[in-house]
Amino acid sequence: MGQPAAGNAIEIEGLRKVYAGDGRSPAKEALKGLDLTIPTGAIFGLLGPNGAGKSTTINILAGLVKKTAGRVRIWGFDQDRNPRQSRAAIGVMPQELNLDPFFTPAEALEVQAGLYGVPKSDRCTDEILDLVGLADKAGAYARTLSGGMRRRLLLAKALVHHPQILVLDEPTAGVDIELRQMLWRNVRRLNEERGMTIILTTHYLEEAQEMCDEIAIIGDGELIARDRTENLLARMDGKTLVVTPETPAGEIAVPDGVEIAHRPDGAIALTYSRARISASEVLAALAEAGVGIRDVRTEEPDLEDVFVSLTHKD
Ligand SMILES: Nc1ncnc2c1ncn2[C@@H]1O[C@H](COP(=O)(O)OP(=O)(O)OP(=O)(O)O)[C@@H](O)[C@H]1O
Repeated sequence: MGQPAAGNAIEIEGLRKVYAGDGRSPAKEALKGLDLTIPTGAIFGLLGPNGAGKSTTINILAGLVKKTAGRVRIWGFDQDRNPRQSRAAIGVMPQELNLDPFFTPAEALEVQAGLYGVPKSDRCTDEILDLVGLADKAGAYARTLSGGMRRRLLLAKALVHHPQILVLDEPTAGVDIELRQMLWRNVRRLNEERGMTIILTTHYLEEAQEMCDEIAIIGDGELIARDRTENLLARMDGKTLVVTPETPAGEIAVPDGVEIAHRPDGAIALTYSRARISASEVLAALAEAGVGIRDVRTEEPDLEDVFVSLTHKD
């Protein structure tokens, strides 16, 4: 399959999902008309606080949850009109470790390939197991695999039908650093070498900042922000100068718009808006107060600051 016409791997328009209520809980509108496009070839982060609707969105893309209204196009195929093609274009690594304990990794991949109708000649079980570092476990029962190995097997399963789009739902939650780095190396390779579009959700904002070219932040079923990662970071105009004084500093009068905080290690943190005040004005205020400066460094805002400012407006 070539590129989708619009250059977008995913196009979501007016997506709504209402989970029906039951005797105990009322109906819940988890998505309130979400519009979102994800460009082909991106590593795209879908972020949001708990309950924002990330899993619902991903599960609709994966065909696991039925949408209430709206339109979803996957690789140019309308999910309702071309269900088979749209399903074939996407592979999903789920959050839960739902593996059959009696299959070996090699068998699990063969079964998955069968479910997707991949002809025997197009199957590359060994190559995929090698890619995720499970070649030496090809014949071991899934129940004997460690948690990390099971996650890698889930990634392998998502790849058997050669999808153009790979979706990773919280792939590194509760995973040690070594495995996390391995997963990311593999994902980067799939993106760079095969041009695979990657969509991921994560609670680790540092990870999203490092991995994702573009990010959408959703909150309460609606899109709050969507931009290239560097543009999102640039929205935070705040900057912090951290000054280590020669001798412990007392009261310091700072210009309007500068927030001052004394850190436990004796450093003074001065946060200000770059648009309103310059670093030299901030430092001049310290000189005026007779504070000698032993060391000074800056702290840039990170995705965490952007996330907090966008999702905690109220
Ligand atoms: N099967 C369901 N039945 C009823 N309500 C549901 C169901 N699944 C999710 N919800 C509700 O829909 C809302 C969105 O949930 P969703 O799991 O999509 O959020 P999320 O952004 O993935 O959250 P998290 O970060 O906690 O995984 C929540 O209020 C949740 O309680």
